[in-house]
Amino acid sequence: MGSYSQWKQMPLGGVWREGNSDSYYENKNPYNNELLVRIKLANNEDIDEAFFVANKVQKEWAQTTAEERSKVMLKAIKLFEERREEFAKILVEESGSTIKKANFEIDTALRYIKEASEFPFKMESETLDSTIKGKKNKIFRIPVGIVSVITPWNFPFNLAIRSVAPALATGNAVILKPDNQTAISGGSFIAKVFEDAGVPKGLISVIIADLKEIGDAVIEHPLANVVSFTGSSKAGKHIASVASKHLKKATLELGGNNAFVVLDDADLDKAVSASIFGKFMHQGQICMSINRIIVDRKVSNEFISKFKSKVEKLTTGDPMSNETNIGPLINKNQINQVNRLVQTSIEEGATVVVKGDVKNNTISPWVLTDVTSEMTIAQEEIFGPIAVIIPVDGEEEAIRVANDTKYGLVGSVFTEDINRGLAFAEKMDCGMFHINDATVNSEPGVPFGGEKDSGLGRHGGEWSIDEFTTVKWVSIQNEARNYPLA
Ligand SMILES: NC(=O)c1ccc[n+]([C@@H]2O[C@H](COP(=O)([O-])OP(=O)(O)OC[C@H]3O[C@@H](n4cnc5c(N)ncnc54)[C@H](O)[C@@H]3O)[C@@H](O)[C@H]2O)c1
Ligand SMILES: O=C[C@H](O)CS(=O)(=O)O
Repeated sequence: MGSYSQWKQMPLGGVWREGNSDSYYENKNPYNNELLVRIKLANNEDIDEAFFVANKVQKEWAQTTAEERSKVMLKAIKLFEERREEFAKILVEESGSTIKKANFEIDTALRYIKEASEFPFKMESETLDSTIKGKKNKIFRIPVGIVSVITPWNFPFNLAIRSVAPALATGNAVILKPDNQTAISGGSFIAKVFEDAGVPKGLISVIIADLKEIGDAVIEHPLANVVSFTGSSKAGKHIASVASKHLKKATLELGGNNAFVVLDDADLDKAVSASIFGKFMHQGQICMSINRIIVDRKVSNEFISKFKSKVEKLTTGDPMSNETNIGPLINKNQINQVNRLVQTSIEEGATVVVKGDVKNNTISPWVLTDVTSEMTIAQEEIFGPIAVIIPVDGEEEAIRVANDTKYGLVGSVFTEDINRGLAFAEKMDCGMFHINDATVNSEPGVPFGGEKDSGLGRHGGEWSIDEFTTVKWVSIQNEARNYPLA
């Protein structure tokens, strides 16, 4: 267990300690099944304590100056950089990230913290004229209070940071509930760095717990003001219904069934490179991963042949090795789920171009073609290294097939004609769209989020400030008023 033993404890209400549950979670390396740490879980008593302390500490934190909060963000970046190697290793060992993906994720997340360091200065108040003589209306932008942040295991660091950093920077407290499989890289490590950077104790608590034991406590707690959820559409719908029942705002970043479209005038070499990255980065376990490659039949044979030869060069194995492109899936269930999808596709008529192979928790890439939009694999989120190619006849069919899904997260198109790409983008039912790039794109300053079953709300830039703050109208009456009843 070695250096992992410190992570038996989590920050709960300002104190690093074990949880009060009688249950434990065995956090294991998904590549070799080695036990990293056995964590005594938190229960509802711990959650109450975390909210109670957060409520007190947040009030003081909200009074700090913009400069103080900004400095904490910048210091956190410095500390994460100083501990990058240690942290990247945890991401590899805990989540099965390849070392390349771990560093990619750290770079992405640090950009979000940098962006958040500017938010304290952007919480603008304004003065508005009134219809009443002698009155001035002031509108103050203020923190919501306590934000419950619930995150998945696939990009545990970035997906926590994307909510934690803006929430803290705008003056809130955070109750962070990571997935247990990434309790350290998505939870405790983050809290430790922010505390070391100057966040007061108790402003962030981390809840590592069994959902069967805590139920919906993190969502429905009376002191929770906003729930920021990233995860599956199924859980998101439940969380939205619980939050709305308790009149809490929920922001939801959910699943995707993302189309990568190759038109007949595309630069095929560029399209192949982008699709290899967008399909296989992190074994295809990204909400923005390419789920369907839709190719115009005029160029599909050439595309498939170039794609196949690149796929065959991808290496699968130990995620710690710099040479590895494809590491393990997060757990055996995912392996079984992905295998089931592949077998069903073959039964439904897909043709195998590259045959994958399972070894423990790793699965080497599969490439399937002759897939149609009606097949199960074209309708479900795959979350594995399975490339699905759907040949189509022309642009109209490409648009129809690309939109033939309940999801609406992201899409992309390859074409040498930018106007054609823009027209395609307009017709796509999704929150994000990229021309001549992969579907996997995440950066600060722009609105990240989906439509349809892919979510509600946006992260990034002014949209993050909106999610984690609210406005208060304060009026000042400077002259005696003529009240109707006086
Ligand atoms: N749109 C995005 O930005 C985005 C990003 C990453 C992942 N995702 C999606 O997430 C899914 C993969 O992640 P997953 O399988 O871990 O998702 P999941 O929905 O099963 O779990 C996500 C997190 O929610 C927690 N959770 C679920 N119900 C809860 C409740 N009632 N109270 C408190 N916590 C609760 C889980 O414990 C976990 O921490 C995929 O569908 C993927 O597309 C979306
Ligand atoms: O899984 C989806 C994530 O949004 C990926 S990223 O962290 O935004 O790169």
